[in-house]
Amino acid sequence: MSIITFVGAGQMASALSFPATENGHEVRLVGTHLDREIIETAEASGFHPTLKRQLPNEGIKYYQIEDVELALDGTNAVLCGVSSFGVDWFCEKILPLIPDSVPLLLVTKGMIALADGFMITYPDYFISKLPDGKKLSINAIGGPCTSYELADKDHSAVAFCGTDIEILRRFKKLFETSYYHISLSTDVVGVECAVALKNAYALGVSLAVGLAIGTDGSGKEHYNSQAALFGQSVKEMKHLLEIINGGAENIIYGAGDLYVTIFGGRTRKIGTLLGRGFSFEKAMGELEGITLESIVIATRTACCVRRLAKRGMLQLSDFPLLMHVDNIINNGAAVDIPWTSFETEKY
Ligand SMILES: NC(=O)C1=CN([C@@H]2O[C@H](COP(=O)(O)OP(=O)(O)OC[C@H]3O[C@@H](n4cnc5c(N)ncnc54)[C@H](OP(=O)(O)O)[C@@H]3O)[C@@H](O)[C@H]2O)C=CC1
Ligand SMILES: O=C(CO)COP(=O)(O)O
Repeated sequence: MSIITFVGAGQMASALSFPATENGHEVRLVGTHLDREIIETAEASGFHPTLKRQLPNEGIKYYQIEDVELALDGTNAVLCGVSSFGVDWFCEKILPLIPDSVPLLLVTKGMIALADGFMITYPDYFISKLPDGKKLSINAIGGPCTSYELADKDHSAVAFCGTDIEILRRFKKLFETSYYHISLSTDVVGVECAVALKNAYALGVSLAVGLAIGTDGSGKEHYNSQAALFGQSVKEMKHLLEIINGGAENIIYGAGDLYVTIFGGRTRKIGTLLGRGFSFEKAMGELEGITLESIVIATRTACCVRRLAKRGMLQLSDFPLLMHVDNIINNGAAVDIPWTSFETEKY
């Protein structure tokens, strides 16, 4: 039996308590300062209010953030459960508390845009934030897996990535079950960027859902247009993966994650409202309180692409869908899918 301390009691970290406890491990679920109610409710009734599922009856101990050091005492591994919005908080408050011998696994998906146009993965960002002299093994989870379906034990296939394959194998042993399938990869840049990119493109594909439903909401969902945008997304993602030197096989995680996010992710909600003609501000207002990481990641990705184009490392015309998504989010553009710019000639 191992002890795994989860810091951040959001939907995804909490869903991972199912495979971990099923494997006989002790999960110490620590809420951030923003998760106070989640911890109170789950401790009292076992019900997770945002995951909307009953958490496992046995094997979980609940902690408020004041008791994080107690929760880290004697732990064998740490899971970081915050979203992109909590990354700096985690780096500042939690990283210094984790003993060097205890490996860390991030559920957080996304990346940081650097001033030179390059992207830095969250594991590398976390490493750059370690206090002087501190060494930690920082790993991450990528791939298609919605939290509530993991909690319902639907088959999910993900990738754990990090630089040390032995540590990844240890993590796999902690979490793998008959329904949670884990591939391992030391291509951190490839896995992490593939799944970060899907955030931007899932929004792009969901525009087609909203366009078909229409402004009054009476239309019927269409699939041709979604499939066309899905194909264009994969093309742009694949091209970006090449530019950042991520392995081509990572498109499997990116495209899988794109699929599940279009059908079951929160990103679909914002893309659909924008496609129906809501202004960006109105759509965000409608979805207040929902974690919408895709907005931040789409903005960062577009920012990197624009900077790389300025340096002559790519052509903006190769990323028409990403540029359109960015223009909708950040420049007030109306939805007007640039269909003809997706057409190609091969001879
Ligand atoms: N949900 C899903 O299906 C999946 C999610 N992921 C990834 O997992 C990560 C977490 O997502 P998910 O669990 O769904 O999100 P939630 O919104 O449910 O949880 C996010 C966690 O981060 C905390 N947080 C947010 N902002 C801050 C902040 N400023 N400072 C400190 N903590 C903060 C949250 O607090 P609060 O309670 O206020 O939100 C909560 O603990 C994301 O990066 C997401 O992409 C990956 C696969 C699937
Ligand atoms: O990453 C996800 C599924 O793999 C969930 O995406 P959302 O953040 O859009 O809910």
